[in-house]
Amino acid sequence: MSDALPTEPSGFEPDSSPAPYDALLLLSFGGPEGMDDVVPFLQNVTRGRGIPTERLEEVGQHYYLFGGVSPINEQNRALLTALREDFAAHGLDLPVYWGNRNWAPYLTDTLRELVRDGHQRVLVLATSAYASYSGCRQYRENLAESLAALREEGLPVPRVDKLRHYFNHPGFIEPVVDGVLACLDDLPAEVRASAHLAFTTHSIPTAAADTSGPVEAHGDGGAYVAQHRDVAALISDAVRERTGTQHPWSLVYQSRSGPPSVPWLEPDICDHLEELHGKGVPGVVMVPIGFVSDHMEVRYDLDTEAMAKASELNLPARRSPTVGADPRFAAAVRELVLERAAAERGAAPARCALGALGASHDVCPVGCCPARTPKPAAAGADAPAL
Ligand SMILES: CC1=C(CCC(=O)O)c2cc3nc(cc4[nH]c(cc5[nH]c(cc1n2)c(C)c5CCC(=O)O)c(CCC(=O)O)c4C)C(CCC(=O)O)=C3C
Ligand SMILES: [Fe+2]
Repeated sequence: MSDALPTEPSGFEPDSSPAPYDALLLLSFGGPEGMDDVVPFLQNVTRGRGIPTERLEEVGQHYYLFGGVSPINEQNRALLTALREDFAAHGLDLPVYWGNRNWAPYLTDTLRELVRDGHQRVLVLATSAYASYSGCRQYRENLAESLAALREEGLPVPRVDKLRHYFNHPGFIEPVVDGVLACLDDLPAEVRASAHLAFTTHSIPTAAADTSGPVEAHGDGGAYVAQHRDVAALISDAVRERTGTQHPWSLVYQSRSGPPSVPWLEPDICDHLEELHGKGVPGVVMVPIGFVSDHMEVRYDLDTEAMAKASELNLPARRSPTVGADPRFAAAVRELVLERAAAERGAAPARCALGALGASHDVCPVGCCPARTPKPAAAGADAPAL
């Protein structure tokens, strides 16, 4: 290797250039960090959303069982570290910030810090991989609110873009495949080959699922269900390639809230376990593909509640890990950042995606995954000019 660095013609952007972006913002849900945080956190989450009090009290109990501490913040700290390490190791010079929608560090505070540090073009990584109001537009609405707050305060308002949905990126899929294989290995040998894979995600109202597409027609359940089906098929195919066994699979739902009169996606994981047991299925691996880390929905709704149901049924069950801070996921984020930066510079980057749906749009089109009550949303084709 020669000592001299190759000289680059002026205006040349190396493959590791994040330009025009000058910061990455990890945008997450947030969660309480102690007993006294639980009620105020739940108030933040449900402000104006009409969730029945009984459901809030029930969910509060889930948090109290864990000392009032959601695992999600620790998991985001680990992801921040993984991202910073990956970027540094690959010469990607892009500072990474972290802000939450519902708990400290709050999004507005982080955006203030970003502009005080002089950043103007911010790319956002949301800890939600799929389309839908709850998984995408709601994050964009919170961004719009926070940007409006900065403008009110007379602070400069950065331009904010959001990374595309990454559910079908290999860096999101492959770590999950490894986790499923480990769970299968861990099941009693006599049930392993016939074990069922139950892919789970957050239930949402069927009306929200049906309108979760952008413009393409996805049939009932919209893009939300189509994207999850794609991921479930990819994972079960990869498992078959590695084990030689085609495990039967299903896509099921968890963590439902809202009044019973409103239809939500079904079946619920616990009902599904009963059904599988009734059909003589000898073992189950629950695969929480709807989530990016093993936060409360995973630790309580699956590890506590669904596992209790499985043991009541005497049904051997395992729960596979989410991607969390896996280095392959951090590398995928780097690739997505570089891909989007290149696209913003007018290049036509390769867009890595597995499965039938292909890479999703960079910019949510007008009217994408609408809310029942329209609100301004940033980082989309219908973002208000700030
Ligand atoms: C699609 C989806 C994701 C996945 C995408 C993403 O990750 O964003 C997700 C994630 C999360 N949801 C979380 C917590 C909560 N979600 C609630 C309520 C709701 N979620 C919904 C949907 C989703 N939610 C919906 C349609 C509602 C009801 C109406 C509403 O409020 O819009 C409620 C209120 C009480 C209840 O109804 O359960 C809580 C406390 C936490 C934090 C966990 C922790 O602390 O570790 C996380 C990561
Ligand atoms: Fe939620």
